[in-house]
Amino acid sequence: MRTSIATVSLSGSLTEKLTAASRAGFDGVEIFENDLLASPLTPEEIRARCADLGLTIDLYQPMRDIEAVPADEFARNLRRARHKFELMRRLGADTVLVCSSVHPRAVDDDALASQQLGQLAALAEDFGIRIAYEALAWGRHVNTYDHAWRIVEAADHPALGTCLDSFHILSRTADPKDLEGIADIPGEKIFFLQLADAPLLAMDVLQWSRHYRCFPGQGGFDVAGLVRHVLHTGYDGPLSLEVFNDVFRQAEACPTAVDALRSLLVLQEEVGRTTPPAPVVPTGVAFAELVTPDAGPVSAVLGALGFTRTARHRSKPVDLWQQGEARILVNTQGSARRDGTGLAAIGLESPDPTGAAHRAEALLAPVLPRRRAPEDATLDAVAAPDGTELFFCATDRPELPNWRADFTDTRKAEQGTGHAERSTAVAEQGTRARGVTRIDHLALVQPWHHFDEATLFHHSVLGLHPQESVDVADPYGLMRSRAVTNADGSVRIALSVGAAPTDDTVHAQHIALATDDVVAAARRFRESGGRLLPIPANYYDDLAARYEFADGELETYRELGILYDRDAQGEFRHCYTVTVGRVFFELVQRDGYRGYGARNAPVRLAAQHIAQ
Ligand SMILES: O=C(O)c1ccc(O)c(O)c1
Ligand SMILES: [Mg+2]
Repeated sequence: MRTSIATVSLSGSLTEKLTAASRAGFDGVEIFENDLLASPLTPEEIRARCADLGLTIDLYQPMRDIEAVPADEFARNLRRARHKFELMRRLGADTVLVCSSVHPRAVDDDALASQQLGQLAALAEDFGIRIAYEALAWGRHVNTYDHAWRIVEAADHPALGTCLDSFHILSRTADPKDLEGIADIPGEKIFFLQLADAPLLAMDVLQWSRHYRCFPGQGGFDVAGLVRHVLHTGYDGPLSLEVFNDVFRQAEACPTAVDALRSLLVLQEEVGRTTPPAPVVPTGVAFAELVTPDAGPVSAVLGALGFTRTARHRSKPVDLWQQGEARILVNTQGSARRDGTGLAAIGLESPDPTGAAHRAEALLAPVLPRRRAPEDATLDAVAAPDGTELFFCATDRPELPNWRADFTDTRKAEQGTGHAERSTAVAEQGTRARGVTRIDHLALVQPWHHFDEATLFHHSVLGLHPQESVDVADPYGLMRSRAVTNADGSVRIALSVGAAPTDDTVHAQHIALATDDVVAAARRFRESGGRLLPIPANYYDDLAARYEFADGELETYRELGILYDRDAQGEFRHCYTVTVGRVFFELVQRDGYRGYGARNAPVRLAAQHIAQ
């Protein structure tokens, strides 16, 4: 289907918006009146620019407060409309959106509304223009799609149809049955379809619409369900995004436009109009890769955590540290993109790495060039919205390229053959002694303007399932956090974001390591010279009030800085290392517990500010 986007959804000047829409691959645009009024380009120049960019102008909008008004008012409205129709002729736009009136003089009279909209349509027809009448959710007398349609139907004019806007409809629809009335509208009378999602918020609908709309798949509405109803009518116009969003208004237009188009690609897949390569859900974490200018500090932490440096990349300055199933790469090649130690890449175990990359590419994920020596394994990788590189891995599967084969066992290289098994044995012995079994989750702090995009990306590109979004108080701002996981929890990525650009030495990425005995792991870490994040005594006084612990248990937690939480499924004990550069480690003991200790996060963040 044709794809379109309203200029109001993107930041910048009209020219920048058009360029971004075109680069992302949209077929057309809705020109929002304010963008045109503020543009130095003439309507003819805008028309030419769109043509050059390969964009059609699918809609001009909005015209407001037209219908159901006294005759003198309506005469003025027609005069105003004539001006706009002349403008649209110069622009080469043939459909205009008229939204239901919020005017104080508008009366609750459907017959009058029909008659006046019919007159407007007759005038529009002379200009070759069609009127698409939309019910604003806060319209004074007309605020539901079926009401708007009854008025259009009664007017019975060929140049008058309706515009369906998913926000206005779904923000007022408690019951999916309320959508069944869409089937009563002939497809050819639906002149336009605007799509937006939104988080489920209990607030004034106008404010909700003007500030919180987001792209389909980023909020809580069943946009695909609505689109199915609309397609069933035979509607064959564009799928057009109309998103008023405070963040997108500020973010760079080009990435937003790509995010927007991705949402429509996924939507079309959901409604069965396209079949991109199927998602290949990752089945585990092959590795996490840290990039650092100096391997010293991070190696010391890994060593104290019980990791063993088992192998080195044969052509790059990258070490593999291992403990149990947890593998961490330490790369000192340096990253020009950011300074300090940071989490730069994640290896995801994939049942079909090439299929996963094809899916990612079809959904507009930036496929990364393979920077590799000729003899290295070919690895498919894409960049997540925050720049984290995601590698699709097939560890130790003989029929597929194996990233592990690019690494030479360190001891083998140093001491000759025969020691490889011994070094693995050392790593395993470390596992038993220190207790890290695997990577439990990876926590990625998102740039403030990429959070909704990141959720949609991880869901649609990787097939990970988004969990509830939670708010976490930080002493200097509020963080929002949302985990995405696979079905069995073997891949968990916690995405979080601050309300504004944040200090990323505190809001750092982290690697959470699973252990069966966090007390033993924490103790040994400390005995090996590691530094745990100190947690204030008040926290433990509160724990004592909330839960009953066995004798001495709480004292142990207090001594080590272990935090505690509980959910319906089980208990959670966790603690944190101090931060190295922009990354820290967490030791987690998850006894059935499904969450991430969100309740403890404010205490942890405050402690990190103090430690910093
Ligand atoms: O918020 C508004 O006024 C507004 C204007 C035009 C639209 O198409 C819409 O959905 C909302
Ligand atoms: Mg609309």
